[in-house]
Amino acid sequence: MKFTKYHALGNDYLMVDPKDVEQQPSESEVITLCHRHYGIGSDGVLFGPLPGRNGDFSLKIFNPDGSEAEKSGNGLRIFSRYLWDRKLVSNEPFLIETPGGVVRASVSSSGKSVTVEMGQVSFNHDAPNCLMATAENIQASDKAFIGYRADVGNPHCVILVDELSPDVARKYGPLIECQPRFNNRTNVQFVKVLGQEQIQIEIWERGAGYTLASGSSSVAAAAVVYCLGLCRENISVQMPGGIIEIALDKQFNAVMTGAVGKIAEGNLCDEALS
Ligand SMILES: N[C@@H](CCC[C@H](N)C(=O)O)C(=O)O
Repeated sequence: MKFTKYHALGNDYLMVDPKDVEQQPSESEVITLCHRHYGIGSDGVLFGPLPGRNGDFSLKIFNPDGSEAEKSGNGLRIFSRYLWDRKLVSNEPFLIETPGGVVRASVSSSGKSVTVEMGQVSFNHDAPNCLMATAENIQASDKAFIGYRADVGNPHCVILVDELSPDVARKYGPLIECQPRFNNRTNVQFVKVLGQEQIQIEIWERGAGYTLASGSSSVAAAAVVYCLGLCRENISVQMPGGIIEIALDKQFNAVMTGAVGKIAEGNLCDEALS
């Protein structure tokens, strides 16, 4: 199976193009592709470009556990870069349709930077247009947290902390991801506010685990701290993999800008999939 591998601040994805395969990768093929020992290794698979009904292009996003995600910020930037590399887009903005909504993207800096209008953040996974973040008590093993739901097209639970470390995300992220209060599991962000325009986050992604960066997580975390009045509307989100810039308006429409890099092109042998 032909693939192209990219990363967005260390959040790596395999692009599989419908023109190169007979059908969409199955759940077990996605699991193998993403496996870091038995496959190529990645934080997810992007399947596109597919014909768009409401956008110029349509994209499907899969997590390493084989589940389908509604949206991915880094995935959208990587997909935009892939379209740019294939000369399917220029520096003009274009539309991408995902199950989590239609976004407008534009590529700059010779493909190395992509801006995506991610749409409006809602603070309730089940009610679009909920523009008030609500605190929820979340118990995870020995620890009591206060979390805020944010829907960026995909679901997030944003937790404010004073002390941040990868271990916090690795230990408590999986326990929160699968709590029954979240209908379709959730992505989890642990957030430290560094200043009025700067936050630091550690991420536990639904279906992927600990990742070095996440675009939709950056949007969710920025929207919550802005809504709570802890930060202004332009926020730099620091993650282990690097920085994403988020700009919000008063209705919580979010614009995300960040880097993308190309890693490799190749073929996964049929033997690996058998
Ligand atoms: N890495 C992504 C998020 C990918 C999807 C996520 N794991 C989910 O299941 O919602 C990003 O950059 O947003």
